[in-house]
Amino acid sequence: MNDKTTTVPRELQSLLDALPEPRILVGQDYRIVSSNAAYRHAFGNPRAILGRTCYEISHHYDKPCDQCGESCPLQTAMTTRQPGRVLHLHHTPRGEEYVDVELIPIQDEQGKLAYFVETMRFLHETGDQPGALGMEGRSPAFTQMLALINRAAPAMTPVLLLGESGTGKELAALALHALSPRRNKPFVPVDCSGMTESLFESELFGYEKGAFTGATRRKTGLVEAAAGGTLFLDELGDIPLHLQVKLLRLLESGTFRRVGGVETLRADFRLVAATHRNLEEMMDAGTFRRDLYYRIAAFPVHLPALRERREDIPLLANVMLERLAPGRPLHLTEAAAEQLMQYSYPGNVRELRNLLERAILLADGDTIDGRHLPTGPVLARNAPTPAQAAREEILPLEEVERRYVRQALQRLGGDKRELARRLGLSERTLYRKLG
Ligand SMILES: Nc1ncnc2c1ncn2[C@@H]1O[C@H](COP(=O)(O)OP(=O)(O)OP(=O)(O)O)[C@@H](O)[C@H]1O
Repeated sequence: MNDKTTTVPRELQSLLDALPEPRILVGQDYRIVSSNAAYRHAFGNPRAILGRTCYEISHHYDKPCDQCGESCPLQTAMTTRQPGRVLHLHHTPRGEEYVDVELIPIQDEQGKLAYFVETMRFLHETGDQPGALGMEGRSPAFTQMLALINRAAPAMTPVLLLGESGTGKELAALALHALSPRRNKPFVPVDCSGMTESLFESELFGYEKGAFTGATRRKTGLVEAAAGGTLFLDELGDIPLHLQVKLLRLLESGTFRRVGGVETLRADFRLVAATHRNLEEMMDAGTFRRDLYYRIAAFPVHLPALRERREDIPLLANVMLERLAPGRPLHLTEAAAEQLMQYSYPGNVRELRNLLERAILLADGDTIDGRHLPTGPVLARNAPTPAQAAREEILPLEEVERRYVRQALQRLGGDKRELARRLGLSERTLYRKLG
C-alpha cells in the first residue's frame, strides 16, 4: 500500500521509501504529508497521521514545540536551511519513547523551502544489551545528558562521565555502548579503585604462563577481552599517579604486552571513563596527570544529581518499585511521593533505590505511604539548612545565598518561575544566583 497523498512528487516518495529508518515528510505548516515504507513497517497504517501536525502527533501539543518550551528542529531547519537534530520524548503507537529526530529541509526547483524530511531513530531499538537503556528520566537535565550520550555513541571519541556517586554513570556507559556500532562486542567494566601496581597490570594486560609464582596458565587481560568493544574505566580518579603513566602509555601507543610476555598486542577498544572526583582540582593539586586528562576528556558528559532533576523522582520511584518487587502491584500515596520529592539525596538514584527497598519490606499491603519512608531528621541530616551550614562553617555570604536559593528551589519542586516570583527577582537574576 502506498500512503502517498496527492502532492508529493513520485521521485521524492520513492527516495523516502528506499531509506532505512522511519521517515515522514512534513510541510512548512507542520502538517505531515507522507511517510515512508520503514515508517509503515514499524507503525502500520499511516492514514491516522496524514494531514495532522507533527507536534500534535508526537507531543499531543496544540502548538509547535518551540512554543511549548521544547526545541523544535523544524524551526531550526526552517531558519538556518540546515538540518536540525534533537532528542525528543515522543508519543508513538508503542507508547512514549526517546527519539533522535532529524529534520532536513528540501527545496523546490525555485530554491524555496518545500518540505522537511523527518528521520526518527528510536533509542531503544539500537541497544540489544538488556537494560542498557534502562535509564529513566524526562527532566530537561536528564534529556540533555541523554542527547549528549546519543551524539557521542557512534564515534570512537573517548567519553568522560562526570557526576556524583549513584547518578547512573555506569548505566550511561552501558547506554553509550549499546548505542554504538560496537554494541555486539563486549562491554568490559574495570573498577579502578584500590588497584595496586601488580593487580593493575595483570588485570588490564593479562599475563603469560609462568610470569610469576601462581601464574599456572596464560590469562587474558581486560584490554584484550574488550577487543572490538568498549572498555569502561570506572572511578578513574582513584588511579594512583604511578599507574596513570601506564594507562597513558596504553592510550598513546594503542598497544600493550601481557605481563611476562614479549609479544606487542594491539588494543582495540572504545574508551569510556567515569569519576565522581573533580579531576581539574586533582590536576591543580598534582594528583592527576594533565596529559592523561586530555587523552580521556575529549567529550565530557555531566550526569545531573537527583536533586537537579527532582521532577524525575516519582517516575523513577514507580519504575524502581516495579523492578524491585516484580509482580507486586505497589504504589506510592501522594503524600509519600511528595515526601520523596523533599529529600536531598546525597547518594542520588542509588539512595532512592535503597529507600524504596526498605519501604517495600516495611509495607504489608500494596501501598507505600509516609510511614514506610524515613522521617524528617534523616532529611535534615542529609541537607543542612543554610543557617546550620553557616553555623558549622564560616561561608562567604554569596555561598550562603546560593545554598538558600537552591534549597528554596528544591522545596518548590524545581519551579524557577515561581521561586523568582516569591523572591522578588527576575528569572535571569535567579539563574545567576543559582550559579
Ligand atoms: N536514570 C536512571 N534510571 C533508572 N535507574 C537508575 C538511573 N540512574 C541510576 N540508576 C540506578 O541507580 C543505581 C546507581 O547507578 P550507577 O551504579 O550507574 O551509578 P554510578 O554513578 O556509576 O555510581 P558510583 O559513582 O557510585 O559508581 C543503580 O542501581 C542504577 O540502576
